[in-house]
Amino acid sequence: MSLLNLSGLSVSLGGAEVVKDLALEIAAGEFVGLIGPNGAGKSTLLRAVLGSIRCEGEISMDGRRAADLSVGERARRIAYLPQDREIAWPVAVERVVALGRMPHRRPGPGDLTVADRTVVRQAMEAADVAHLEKRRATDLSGGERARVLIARALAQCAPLLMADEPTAGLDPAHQIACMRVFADLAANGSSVLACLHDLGLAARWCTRIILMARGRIVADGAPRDVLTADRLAEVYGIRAHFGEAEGGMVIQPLDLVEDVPARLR
Ligand SMILES: Nc1ncnc2c1ncn2[C@@H]1O[C@H](COP(=O)(O)OP(=O)(O)OP(=O)(O)O)[C@@H](O)[C@H]1O
Repeated sequence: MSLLNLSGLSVSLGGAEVVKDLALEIAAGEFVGLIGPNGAGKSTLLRAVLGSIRCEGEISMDGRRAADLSVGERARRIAYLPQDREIAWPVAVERVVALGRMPHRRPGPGDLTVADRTVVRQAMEAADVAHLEKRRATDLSGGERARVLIARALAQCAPLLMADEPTAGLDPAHQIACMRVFADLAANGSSVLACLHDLGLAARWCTRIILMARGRIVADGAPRDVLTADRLAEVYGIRAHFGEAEGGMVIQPLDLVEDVPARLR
């Protein structure tokens, strides 16, 4: 069963088509890294799926047309971690994370159920923010805030998590921990679609890589098949070191290629 199915998806912003006739299917159990240069259209694609910007084409979630789903039904199917890490309200971390339970709760006032509290605690532990639970979210460092928002997205317990640059601003240990949490979600039957700029993390942890450039998908497949020297030169204008370690692929960008494509200069 596919959790997300897109066909003929196009988005125009400011008079330019920034996502162009895109087709994509994500099945349960996939950890998909969405990569591509700045401005390729990755965030726009996620926001179109969320319904926060207008688009053309068909979007279905869990076999249902997105247009037929209420906001709550969408939020129970897809959790979203935005690229913007601002937290507007000076409230305790545990309250921010508990917002992830909103799509599962009945309207009106009322305390979290015991089950909700358990999920919130597990999400805080997974994102390593349980020790910050009483701190005001607005007082945290950038990386700590990022982890609080990861916890909020995890607490939503949606079958598909879309995360926009989830590892940005995290230290190396928390970057790896984040990728490990997402890989575990996928191993347990959920799916993750994460925009990533760190090719090394993407190569090592994702089960599938989708490479976007100029609003289109230019490659889609296993990391080893997508992340080739020729593609990195063509799409990013870089050369990289490729290696193997601990049974996985290693990619370290080294330098710009000598003939940097004109659009990158
Ligand atoms: N509101 C807007 N009005 C006009 N153009 C926009 C708007 N929002 C985004 N764009 C343009 O759409 C294109 C795609 O942007 P998008 O944010 O999807 O790229 P991205 O692949 O996520 O990039 P990054 O890696 O830098 O986050 C960019 O050229 C951007 O300038």
